[in-house]
Amino acid sequence: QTTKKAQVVILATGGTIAGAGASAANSATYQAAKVPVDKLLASVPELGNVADVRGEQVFQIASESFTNAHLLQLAKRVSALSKQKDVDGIVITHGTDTLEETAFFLNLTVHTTKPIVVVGSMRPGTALSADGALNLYNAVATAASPTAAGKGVLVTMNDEINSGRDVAKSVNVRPDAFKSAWGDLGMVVEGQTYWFRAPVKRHTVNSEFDIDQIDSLPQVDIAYGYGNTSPVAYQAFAAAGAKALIHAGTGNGSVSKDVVPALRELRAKGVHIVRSSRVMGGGFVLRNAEQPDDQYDWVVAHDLNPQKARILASLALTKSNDAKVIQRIFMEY
Ligand SMILES: NC(=O)C[C@H](N)C(=O)O
Repeated sequence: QTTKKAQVVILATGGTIAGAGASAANSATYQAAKVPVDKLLASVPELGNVADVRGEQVFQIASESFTNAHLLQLAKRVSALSKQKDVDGIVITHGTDTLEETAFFLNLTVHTTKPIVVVGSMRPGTALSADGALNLYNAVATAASPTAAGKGVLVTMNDEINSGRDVAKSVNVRPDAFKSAWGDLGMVVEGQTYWFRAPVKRHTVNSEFDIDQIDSLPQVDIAYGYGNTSPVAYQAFAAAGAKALIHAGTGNGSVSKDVVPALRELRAKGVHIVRSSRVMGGGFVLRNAEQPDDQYDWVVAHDLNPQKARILASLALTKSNDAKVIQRIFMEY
């Protein structure tokens, strides 16, 4: 009796997982996005033990240079592949700097229950103790596993399986860089998945956002809260056309008294204000705590970090310009 291996497509976008350094001692100084997808796959022949894999080079960039256009193009490709009968799972290799934004975007916009796994590495393949090969192997094993179906977009790094919604790059340089405030979903060890939780927020097939219907994203920008802050960045972003501003606020998304009047003025002109928190490891911003959101018609990002709040605000604006609807979306996804 032969059991057919899962068919997994690897979409390569660049990043350190495709990086190369001058010597094996260069774990932190190297060039990202150098190695093409065919070479990447050939360097891990063990992939063939867990799936039939084929690769596609979508981009070859460092992830800090991702734009909304890249997000749209990648998500449309993932969506098209997910509809193919000869595709059981999809892996996206990605730089780690904005990996959490892309994973969240795919989680919100691709309507499939097939496993989608985003993966990167913290060290280039040329470095001593490079983490990319094992991360890729684990990603393919997870994408090939029926146990990963219906759990939303996943991120496998450092043997851990995290939800693309929750996970954030929380340290740099070290391979244990990716953490979720609400915990890992599971582990992937020697090609075997082990699950401990499942996401409860709306995603993929239960999302009101569908990448097949979205061709552009409204401009949303992020301004940072800090001591001695001023309204300059918020006003400049709005003048340049931002439809919503994410306030990466101190603590509970608090806003300096020197900034509040400018944000109220911008809201009166139609720009949405979304309060998030700059704290590491899990913000939790509540409506009307610190600022009277009901009175000002502002939105809170709840537990989403500023960069994830940008992604969701942008998608929300494709549906509605009503702050109450945008707030409903922030509580559901
Ligand atoms: N570790 C990495 O992948 C970092 C790199 N700058 C990137 O995001 O493309």
